[in-house]
Amino acid sequence: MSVCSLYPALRVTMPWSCSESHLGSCRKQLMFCVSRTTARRRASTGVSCSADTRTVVIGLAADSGCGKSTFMRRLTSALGGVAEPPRGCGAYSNTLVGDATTVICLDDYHALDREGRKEKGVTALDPKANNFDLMYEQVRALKSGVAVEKPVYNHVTGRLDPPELIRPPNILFIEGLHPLFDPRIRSLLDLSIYLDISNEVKFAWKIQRDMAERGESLESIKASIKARKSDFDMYIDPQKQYADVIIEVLPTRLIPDKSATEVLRVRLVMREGVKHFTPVYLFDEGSTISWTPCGGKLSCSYPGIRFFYGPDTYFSDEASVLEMDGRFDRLDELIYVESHLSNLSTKYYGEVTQQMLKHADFPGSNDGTGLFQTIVGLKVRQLYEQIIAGDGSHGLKREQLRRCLRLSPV
Ligand SMILES: Nc1ncnc2c1ncn2[C@@H]1O[C@H](COP(=O)(O)OP(=O)(O)OP(=O)(O)O)[C@@H](O)[C@H]1O
Ligand SMILES: O=C(CO)[C@H](O)[C@H](O)COP(=O)(O)O
Repeated sequence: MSVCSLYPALRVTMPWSCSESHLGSCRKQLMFCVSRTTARRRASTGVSCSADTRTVVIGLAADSGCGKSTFMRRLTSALGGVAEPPRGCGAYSNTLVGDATTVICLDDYHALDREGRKEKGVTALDPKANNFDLMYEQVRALKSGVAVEKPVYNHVTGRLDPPELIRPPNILFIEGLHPLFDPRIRSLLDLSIYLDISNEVKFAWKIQRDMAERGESLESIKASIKARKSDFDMYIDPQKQYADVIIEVLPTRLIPDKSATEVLRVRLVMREGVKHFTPVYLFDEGSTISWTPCGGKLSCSYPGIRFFYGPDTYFSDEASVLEMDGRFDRLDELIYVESHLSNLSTKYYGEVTQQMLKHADFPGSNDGTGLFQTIVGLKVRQLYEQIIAGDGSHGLKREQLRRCLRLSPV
């Protein structure tokens, strides 16, 4: 039984009873419940505190090895702060906790461990291998301001470790294979993002990581891609139809060799009419523009850089597309491109360039993947600020609750 079920008003669902090994985190959870309940009690005694705060929830979907972790590092940085695993959790936590953000990896909701999947002959991409009921319950609890005991999937052992305590952050990212799969979970998302990496690029990135960095053979990489392909097509790829923002990564069109993947063509697809998300545009909103910025202000070696902007449709919905093909020679010159883009949600002139320079060592920093991930990070910050500002009671309750929790620290 969950310790928080002692406090039904808080409605926390926990998957495990408190065994000896979970005692520490269960105790922390109990203290959290008590302090929240104290906060509620204070509400009736003059200090107005309430447990019904809300967390903004963002979903990021992509296949494995498609740059989700890299994207998350850029996002948490744009939102201010370095992300670390939660304190007190096991050595193999997949969670990143920043000042305002928490990123949870949905691999933690694998219902079948590595052995179990092998026995049943299913991949981790198959919905049968994942616990969507628990995923939904816990994301819903976090969104309504309640801490949860989340399972932890250990990628080293292939088994589930003891759960870890996750407190509701200002912004919760749920990243992984299936954040947009279950309609109940989709309904909790304030923004949904899909990273759509073409087969050629995915293959090149997998080789780069698994062969060069992890010593796997080319044959085993090919076999693993092949084994996952039909489940990817059936369960992962269709989720993009539900995304508000899609980053497509394709081979360049600037080089005649169609298999070239060292230069990328990246498209930022932004659905129209998404609440708190205004699409970025180049020069003139709604126009169709092709721009080759290479000249006195932007150094471009072969094959150069080409931008495109214009209206489009995505799964029959109206969308705007900003595209960059090619790569930057000098990142500091990105300011020239930034000055021609509008609706960037920056707080000061040059913020995109500054963010890109700050993480120049991240993969994709010299092309559209890094540029568009950075822009999406700034848009997420603005979305969060608009939600808080637009819902006065939301901001007020959160601040009140913070004060309450300070009065009775967890
Ligand atoms: N924008 C990029 N440009 C070039 N290479 C990239 C880019 N993003 C990621 N990669 C490559 O892809 C590999 C996988 O990236 P990352 O670990 O971020 O993906 P992931 O989706 O989190 O993977 P997994 O789900 O398997 O943990 C990296 O090691 C890197 O080599
Ligand atoms: O797709 C994946 C992650 O996105 C992994 O394959 C899945 O989580 C299973 O992990 P492991 O291979 O470590 O057992």
